[in-house]
Amino acid sequence: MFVKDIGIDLGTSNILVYLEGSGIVINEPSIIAIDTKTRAVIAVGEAAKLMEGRTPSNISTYRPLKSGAITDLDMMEKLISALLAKVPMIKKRKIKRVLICCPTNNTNIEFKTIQDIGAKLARNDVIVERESKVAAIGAGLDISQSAGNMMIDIGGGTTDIAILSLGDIVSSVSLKIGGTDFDNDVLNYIKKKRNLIIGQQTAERVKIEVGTVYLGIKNDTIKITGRDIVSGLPRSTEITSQDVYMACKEKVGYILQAIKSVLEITPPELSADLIEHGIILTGGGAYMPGLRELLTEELQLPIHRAEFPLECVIKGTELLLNNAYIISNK
Ligand SMILES: Nc1ncnc2c1ncn2[C@@H]1O[C@H](COP(=O)(O)OP(=O)(O)OP(=O)(O)O)[C@@H](O)[C@H]1O
Repeated sequence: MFVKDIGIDLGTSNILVYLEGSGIVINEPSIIAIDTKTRAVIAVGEAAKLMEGRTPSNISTYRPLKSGAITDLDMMEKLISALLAKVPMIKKRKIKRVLICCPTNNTNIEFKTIQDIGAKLARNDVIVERESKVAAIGAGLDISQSAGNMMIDIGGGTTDIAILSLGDIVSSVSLKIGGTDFDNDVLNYIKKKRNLIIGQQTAERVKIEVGTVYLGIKNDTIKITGRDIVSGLPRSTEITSQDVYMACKEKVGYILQAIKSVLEITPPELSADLIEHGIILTGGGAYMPGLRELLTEELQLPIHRAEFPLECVIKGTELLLNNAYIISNK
């Protein structure tokens, strides 16, 4: 009988699945395309992302997670089922344990929703663990020691900031701000300053290709095409790194404030450890050019980026399930 453990990183932007003995078996965007009449699933993940913003009236695309929380449970369950079906080795109810990660300050209702999703997949245990702890483990931090470690996970819909020691979170904050908010800010900035409407995916491409959160670190330009607000016709324009900096400045400021607020409530002994250990950045937002420079300047602490920021959470589920750390909330 097939009985294995799986880990799921249920991210606002990407869903990753770890299968015991096989490693990462799914790494796809958290998007589903549905037939609007029959409600049948047309595409999920990468294939659904290609359809986003380009669908005829009989197809709709959904992102069932917003700011780290499940906003459409039916679509979420359909998306998970369809993604897991891509791995023939994973058979529902033949999974022994499932470990699912949630944002650090999830409400009880959000926590329970995730637990219910897990209960439909696994025969035995469903473990729901906080993302910042799992990401820290996946980034290679030894959080079991009596020493302070700080991690910042900037995902698609949330930013989780936490100080960890002796195997758990000592102080933390989870902001409902992530990469998708930066995309929206870029989109709105271009609409306002250039009278041009662009799609969500173009905005993300602009952010990734020319974006910076620290002036002077990057001076690139990208040509994009959208719809002119006035004429309604297609039009192209050039967007610079400075434009993206201006668009994202306010949200970056909120993240910075939140980091400082966590540092302010950290016990002094652990604060002292941070001078030696520094802060580790995980999540896709860790790739934002200038982030390390900005945080170094503002916090006067060493800032490190994890080797594979987008895979820290899923790697952490593997380490937790393999008993590298005690699982706390069975
Ligand atoms: N090179 C890059 N530069 C800037 N941002 C990037 C880069 N690569 C990915 N991102 C952003 O990272 C975000 C996705 O990160 P990640 O997969 O860690 O989030 P998630 O786990 O799905 O979300 P959450 O944890 O908030 O639920 C997206 O907003 C994406 O645009």
